[in-house]
Amino acid sequence: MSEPIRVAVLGAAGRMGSTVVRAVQAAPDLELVAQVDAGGDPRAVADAGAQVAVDFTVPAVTEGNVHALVDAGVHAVVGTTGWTEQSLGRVRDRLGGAPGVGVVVAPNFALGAVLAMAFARQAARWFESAEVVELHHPDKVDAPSGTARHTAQGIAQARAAAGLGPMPDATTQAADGARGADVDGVRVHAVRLRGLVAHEEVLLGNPGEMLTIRHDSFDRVSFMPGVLLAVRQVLHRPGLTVGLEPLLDLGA
Ligand SMILES: NC(=O)C1=CN([C@@H]2O[C@H](COP(=O)(O)OP(=O)(O)OC[C@H]3O[C@@H](n4cnc5c(N)ncnc54)[C@H](OP(=O)(O)O)[C@@H]3O)[C@@H](O)[C@H]2O)C=CC1
Ligand SMILES: O=C(O)C1=N[C@H](C(=O)O)C[C@H](O)C1
Repeated sequence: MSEPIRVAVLGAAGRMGSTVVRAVQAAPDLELVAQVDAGGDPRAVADAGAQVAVDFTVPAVTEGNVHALVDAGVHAVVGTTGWTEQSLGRVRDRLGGAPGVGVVVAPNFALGAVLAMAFARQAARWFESAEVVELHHPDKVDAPSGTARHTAQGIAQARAAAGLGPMPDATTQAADGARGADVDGVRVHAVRLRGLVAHEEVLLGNPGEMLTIRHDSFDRVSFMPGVLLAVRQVLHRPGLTVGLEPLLDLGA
């Protein structure tokens, strides 16, 4: 058997980070060599000889972490949310100076969630209306979720490619937030409720019918197959990959 892949985890004490630590420790082809949390020294990642670092921290620090990893020649698998076209562009630029280094940034590593997004994108051009409802635990700091943003962007791109215009909506009077957030013309609604983990519904409507695409993560173990897949593949994917779709052969 070949040498195990040396893996570090950033945000190791968090809800996701601690789950990733256990998943890496349980995988025979991976070796956990460093764990860093808030207040820890990120240089520990390179010092420990990590080949891949997994980042599940907080939106405010993740971009800086990725730049430091790229500069150190460490591949990165990033699940933290809060990425924008601008911050992704800065990572692309940084990678220009680090040939061979790979970064995978994915808003959701649950295979079912990635498939749900792909199905929503596929269905979008056939419906007049589409809205996204995401439902999460109340300890989540960002809204709408990265997954919901990615879903809405996919729907918007599919609608634009099909030549569809704005969705029907006669609302002229609404209380603040009543119609949710506008993500590229798609309305996104965020629910925060104790007991939930991570859930999403895509509602697609036509006269006389509605298609609902729903995904539920009941436990954070649901994200682990996607995280481990990315850890194994990022070594062979130089440059920036956004979303898990290309790793699952589902297109961009
Ligand atoms: N892509 C995906 O599939 C998924 C993505 N997520 C995303 O992952 C992120 C983390 O979620 P979750 O685990 O629930 O959040 P948590 O708050 O439980 O975990 C974040 C951890 O990062 C730590 N941290 C803060 N700053 C740093 C730093 N500079 N260096 C290292 N660690 C740091 C925090 O420490 P402290 O608490 O002491 O500040 C905390 O332990 C969120 O953005 C969430 O949306 C979540 C689930 C799945
Ligand atoms: O914070 C979470 O919990 C999650 N965050 C990600 C997101 O914002 O989309 C992924 C998943 O929904 C869980």
